[in-house]
Amino acid sequence: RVGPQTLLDKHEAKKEQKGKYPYRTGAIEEDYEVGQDLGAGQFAVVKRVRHRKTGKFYAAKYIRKRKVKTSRRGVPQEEIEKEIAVLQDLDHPRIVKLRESWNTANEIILVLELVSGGELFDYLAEREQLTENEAAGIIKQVLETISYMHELKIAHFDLKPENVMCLPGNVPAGGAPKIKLVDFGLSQRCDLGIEVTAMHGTPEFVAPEVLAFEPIGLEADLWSIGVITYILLSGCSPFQGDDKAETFQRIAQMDYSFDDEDFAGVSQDAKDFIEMLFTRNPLERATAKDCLKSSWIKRFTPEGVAI
Ligand SMILES: COc1cc(-c2ccc3ncc(-c4cccc([C@@H](O)NCCN(C)C)c4)n3n2)ccc1O
Repeated sequence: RVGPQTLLDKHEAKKEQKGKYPYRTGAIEEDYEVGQDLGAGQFAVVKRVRHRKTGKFYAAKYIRKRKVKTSRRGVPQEEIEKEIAVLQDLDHPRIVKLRESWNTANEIILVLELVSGGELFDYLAEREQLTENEAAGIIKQVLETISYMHELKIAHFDLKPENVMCLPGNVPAGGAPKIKLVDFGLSQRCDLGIEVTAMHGTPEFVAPEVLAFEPIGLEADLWSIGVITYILLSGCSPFQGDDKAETFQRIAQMDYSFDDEDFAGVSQDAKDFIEMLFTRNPLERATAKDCLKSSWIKRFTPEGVAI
């Protein structure tokens, strides 16, 4: 094809050059001092580690390998390598960089760029809810990152406040912290024609097409961004029920509202933005690029709003 190389063309060209991913072997302790646990999931724990030669700190994600196909413990190696492949392919300031991976007897260890400002989940917990400018500043960064990923036809598929990490440092009053996305364990390429149906994700944040076992694509990320925006502005989760079944039912029925008390003082622009994302038909749902042009996002001022 003649003409300027698109981001996708460059991405495809880079992929051609890449061989099989080279693991480090031996004991990670040879190269790194292993420090405190930063967080843990079902089959993984993230620890802070310090590179002995340079003194630099990193986040090491220890993922337990599934040894036997029929076992329910651990993660199959090919699934872990999907996350490695996605992390290798992505190059963006708001996405954590993969430095290297180690293959040991029981685990695969991803050594990743450390993000030490904590999860957005905790940032929000300390503030109950955010001003519209703070929320728009965060969502704008998520949209810019997802817009980049979607140009490469890669979906995150597990967007939630726990997977948005904040960088340390002062935040201008009324502004927003700088963020980076983490946890690409469910990420998938979504080229046209590839049916991605079975998916897990986190109940509160999954799109209705996931629950209906319809083919899912990049649009599912935009639904999740709608849920995150609703939570940042109100402190409440739009579809959360007493249990998973009730949550799923509320999503399938699009059963949500803008409660007057929870949304007191929240602009119509903000509600219109959320409604653009809570669109049942994925093909009619706003894309990341549509959202970046919305008046609610364009209103954001980095230096915060004069109080
Ligand atoms: C947990 O999975 C990943 C974490 C990371 C990552 C990268 C840099 C980094 N700096 C700090 C942290 C960090 C700090 C506290 C908790 C966690 C993590 O356990 N919780 C976030 C995701 N969670 C919902 C599993 C991660 N991380 N986590 C990257 C890819 C992953 O698949």
